Amino acid sequence: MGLLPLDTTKKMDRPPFPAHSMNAHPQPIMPRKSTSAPVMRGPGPSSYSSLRQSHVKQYGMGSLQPPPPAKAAANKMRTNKLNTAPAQAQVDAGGTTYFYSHHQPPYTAYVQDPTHTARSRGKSTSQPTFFCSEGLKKELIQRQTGCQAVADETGGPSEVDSYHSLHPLEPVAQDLELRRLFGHTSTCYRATSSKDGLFYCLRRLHGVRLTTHKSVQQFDKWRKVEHSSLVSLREMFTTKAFGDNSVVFVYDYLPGAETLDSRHLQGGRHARALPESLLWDYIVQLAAAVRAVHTAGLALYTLDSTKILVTGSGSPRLFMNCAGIMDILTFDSTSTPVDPTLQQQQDLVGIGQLLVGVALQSPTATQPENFHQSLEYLTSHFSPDLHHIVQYCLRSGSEGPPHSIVEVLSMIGGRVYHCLEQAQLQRDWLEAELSKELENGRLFRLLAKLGTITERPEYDGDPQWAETGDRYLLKLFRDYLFHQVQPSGAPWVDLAHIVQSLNKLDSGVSENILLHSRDEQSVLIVSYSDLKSCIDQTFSQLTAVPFPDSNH
Ligand SMILES: Nc1ncnc2c1ncn2[C@@H]1O[C@H](COP(=O)(O)OP(=O)(O)OP(=O)(O)O)[C@@H](O)[C@H]1O
Repeated sequence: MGLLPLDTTKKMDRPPFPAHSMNAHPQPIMPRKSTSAPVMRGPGPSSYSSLRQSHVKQYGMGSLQPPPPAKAAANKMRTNKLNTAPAQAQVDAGGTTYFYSHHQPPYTAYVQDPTHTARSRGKSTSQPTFFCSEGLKKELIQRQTGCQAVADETGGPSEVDSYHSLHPLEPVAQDLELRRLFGHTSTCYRATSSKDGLFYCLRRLHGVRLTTHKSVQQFDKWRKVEHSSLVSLREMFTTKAFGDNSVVFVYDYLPGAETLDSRHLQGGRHARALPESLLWDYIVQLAAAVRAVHTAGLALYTLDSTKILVTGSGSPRLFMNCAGIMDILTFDSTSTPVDPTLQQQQDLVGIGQLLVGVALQSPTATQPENFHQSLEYLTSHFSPDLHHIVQYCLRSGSEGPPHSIVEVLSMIGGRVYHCLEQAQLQRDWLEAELSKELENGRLFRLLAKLGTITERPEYDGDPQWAETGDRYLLKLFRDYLFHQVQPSGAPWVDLAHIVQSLNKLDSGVSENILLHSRDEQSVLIVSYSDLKSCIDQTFSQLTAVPFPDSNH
């Protein structure tokens, strides 16, 4: 037959041929078997609509049997679309006819990355693809699997207060003495709320009893503090569900979060100091969260690398964890409340020490015997600005008037704008990546519809349903999509062809393609617009069937 499906050469320059397409060197799509000249044969096993005949006539490629009486309105619509078909060029080469459109039709919703986004990611990553980046995908999948993980052994009840499906976030067998928080043993669980179905992190403090109402007042203050770099405290309750008197603090659950300690200080794998740009990213987030807490007249107490969570790798996000616990416990057990200004000075000292440890990526850097040497290292390997901030924080509470986080923020100065710019670029990039997956979702729905129609064993008692009428056409289209072969008979697999064809189908463009049965007894020229009508109508037919009434 030797006739090529229309518009099959690589004209889809938006996006160009995908880097990870299955076929790196695209060749023209061939029919399943090549024959000498374009011919059109009879209708084969199905009866086709008159529309398809009108297409054949239009292209002067033979005639079909008279069609069955068909939907006049649909025919009209389709014929109109044919009239507006883009101009086509036709080239014969070695017995094969190639058709080209002169214009790039607006059928594809794919757009390139915005220029500023593509350029800011550098040349190596600027190759356009149909799908979002592998790194991002991996990160998101890791977070999802973290949410789906189910523990064999929970080490506790399956339900506590209004939370169920408890899953421990640390090994159950771990020595409880290693899990000390403010002098109490603590255990973390991911749990699902029965009220809203969302995941939360339950932090249980073993063997603690709250004795006065003062703690509730303090909890109310903490509940109101919201910041993008703070893990929000949502609820607090006492329970005997664990077999003792425990207090449970309920925080937002951050999928895939790890502690700053495990990322930068543990494992002995960090031989070198942290890149300064990353350290500034951390400082800006840290200082902003501390400012929100101090402005509310509270103090964090928890500026420790094990109580700060990190998510993401490209532009890591930092979250202050366990906020409020110490404050609430202290308020409950002392008669005279602690002055928050004093504690806020301690928070600043905590920031100074934290920065030294994280900058050197060493758990021993802040030990008293190493601290002087660590500071010297910081001075010689990092900028004076950074050194200045660390010194300012470390001297808090020890000299002159109280130091303040607002002063730290003013020292950070222009670096805040740099971080803001990075965050905006990251946001633009994520939007560009998301828009690719948006397209994939659209195509997935189309494929799902196609899959429910083709090869259906029977419909309404008719075993031939999938093999006749519009369904037969869709079956041929399915072969056109997925089962192309080279002249040698070898599979011709090209993701670009599949994506391009599906996009045209989804938009119902007036462009024509040639479909034929596997035995080549049926050959049809049909437009994507026709195919779209076929798939829409057939799918509506399938979904219109009512579910059986469960009462009967
Ligand atoms: N809100 C949260 N969302 C998601 N994961 C969390 C949350 N809070 C803690 N985790 C995870 O739970 C685990 C235990 O947290 P925890 O604060 O006890 O850290 P830790 O390193 O075990 O500290 P410590 O040494 O004091 O016990 C960590 O892996 C942490 O990433």
